[in-house]
Amino acid sequence: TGLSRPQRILKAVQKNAKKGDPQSVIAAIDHYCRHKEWAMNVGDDKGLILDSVVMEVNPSSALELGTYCGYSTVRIARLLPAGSTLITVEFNPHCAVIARQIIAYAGLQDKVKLMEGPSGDLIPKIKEQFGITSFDFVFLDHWKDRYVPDTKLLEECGLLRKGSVLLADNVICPGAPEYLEYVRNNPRYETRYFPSNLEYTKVEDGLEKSVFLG
Ligand SMILES: O=C(NCCO)c1cc(-c2ccc(F)cc2)cc(O)c1O
Ligand SMILES: [Mg+2]
Repeated sequence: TGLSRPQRILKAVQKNAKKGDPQSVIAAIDHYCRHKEWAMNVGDDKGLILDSVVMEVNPSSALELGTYCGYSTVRIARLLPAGSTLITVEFNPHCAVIARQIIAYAGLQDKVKLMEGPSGDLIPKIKEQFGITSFDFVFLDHWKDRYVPDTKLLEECGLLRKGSVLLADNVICPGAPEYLEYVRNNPRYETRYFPSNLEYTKVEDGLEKSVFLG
């Protein structure tokens, strides 16, 4: 069966991007996934919204749930101030292997810590393992039925503080209806929807930005 889709994405990066140049890594993945084969990266349209929220928050500590091939990991890490850390959690070991190589190709390995395993198991270990008190920014992009339980877990573990910003991908497609219900009807969140489209398509999708009020 040859190479997997993540392996083909890595090959496209190695062929078309410049080592140490995150923007060229992003462009290479977007070009490949728009013209050769679709893949579930946040993509260029929603990526611009992600960039603007990351720049607004300017996080010292950031968490990503759902690394996949590392496309959004690179998008976020390239914008982080020196000395900041992005922790990214990936369940699928094969994706983790590819993501580590794409993150390193972009030259961002010093800003990124990739944790392999189920988010529900790893979130409670973050404080002790990395000495992080709370996250300024969280990007939710993993299994859509894990958005609510993991948000509750972040609250319970004291990993959110007054003003922490959560940004959730795919709230329309594939959809995260329980998550929208949770943050929109919860007095502890100030939430707003950013309309866009499913990566590399005309299908409607969007990002939900939610500020934890403490
Ligand atoms: O499952 C997803 N992520 C967690 C796995 O790591 C995911 C899926 C899709 C998607 C897939 C199939 C389709 F037909 C439409 C959308 C899109 C995304 O952006 C995603 O993040
Ligand atoms: Mg997504």
